Amino acid sequence: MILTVTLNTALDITYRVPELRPHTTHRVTEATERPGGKGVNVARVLAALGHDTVVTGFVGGVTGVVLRQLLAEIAAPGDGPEAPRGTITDALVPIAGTTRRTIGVVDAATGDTTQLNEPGPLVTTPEWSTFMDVYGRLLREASAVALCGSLPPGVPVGTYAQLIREAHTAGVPTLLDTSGEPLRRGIAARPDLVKPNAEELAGLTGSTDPLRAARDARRRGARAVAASLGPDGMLAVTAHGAWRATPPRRLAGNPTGAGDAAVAGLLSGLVEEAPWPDRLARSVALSAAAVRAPVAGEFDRSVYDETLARVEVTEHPAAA
Ligand SMILES: O=P(O)(O)OC[C@@]1(O)O[C@H](CO)[C@@H](O)[C@@H]1O
Repeated sequence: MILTVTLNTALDITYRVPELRPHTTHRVTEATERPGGKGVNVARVLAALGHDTVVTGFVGGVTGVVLRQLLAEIAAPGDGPEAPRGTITDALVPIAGTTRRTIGVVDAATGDTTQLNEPGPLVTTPEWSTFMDVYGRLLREASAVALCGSLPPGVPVGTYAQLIREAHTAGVPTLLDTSGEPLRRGIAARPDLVKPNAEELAGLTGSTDPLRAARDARRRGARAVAASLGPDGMLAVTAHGAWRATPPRRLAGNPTGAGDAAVAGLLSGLVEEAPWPDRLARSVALSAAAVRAPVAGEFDRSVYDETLARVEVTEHPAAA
């Protein structure tokens, strides 16, 4: 199975409004609730692709109950075209605090999304110890682990580095998708792959040139870097070469969750030991297909198939 870790899970609420205008009252025309946090979205996309997944991290309070119920509904085998083909197993660790909500407000006039993410619950030392026991046990069954999203209060910034080291000891490849100081510290622990976006990469390295920044991130410890460049696709720099994948066209829609779909594509390629150009093509196509889906964690399968057939992958001439 593929393990996804979401230490700061979230109940994702998406509101659609006719037009978002600060300092005014809005009538919401559509509201959705989904189990969220980046690793939860990654697991949902992986399961849709046919991979068995296990979701861990922390969950608590009323929002936590709702999150788990919604996750169980999604994970339950159905027979419709949207039913997951792989399993999603809930191995979340209960805590006394309350799972956060994240609010995405979609402006129907422009299609733009404004995101409001709560900080998340405080995690106590005994809760952290319980998590580490669960994590160690799950690693024994995992073919890869994805470490995703922000850290909740009380969890030290060096935590991802610790989780990467544990995974190395267990012989499990790691993918890190976070930002800021947790990303910087995590990279120093030599994850197999990091998936920053261009902004996160620039924040880490000080360079706005993605190729230069990705190479810098490898020098800092990441074994491979796959940088998402939004509608322009993805750039990967590995020990074996550098590639750029470009989608056939820019798609308008909700970008929330597109990065998570990209992570799912990279992970599926990793466990299948697919060549890098295939991994990137898959990742870019899933990302585009997620933009066309209304909520994070879902993707439009016909956009995926159509984009996958037409993604252009070119090898970068210079050595990695
Ligand atoms: O606050 P974080 O952990 O960085 O991101 C959380 C989040 O915004 O990311 C996902 C989309 O990528 C949403 O499901 C989720 O709520």
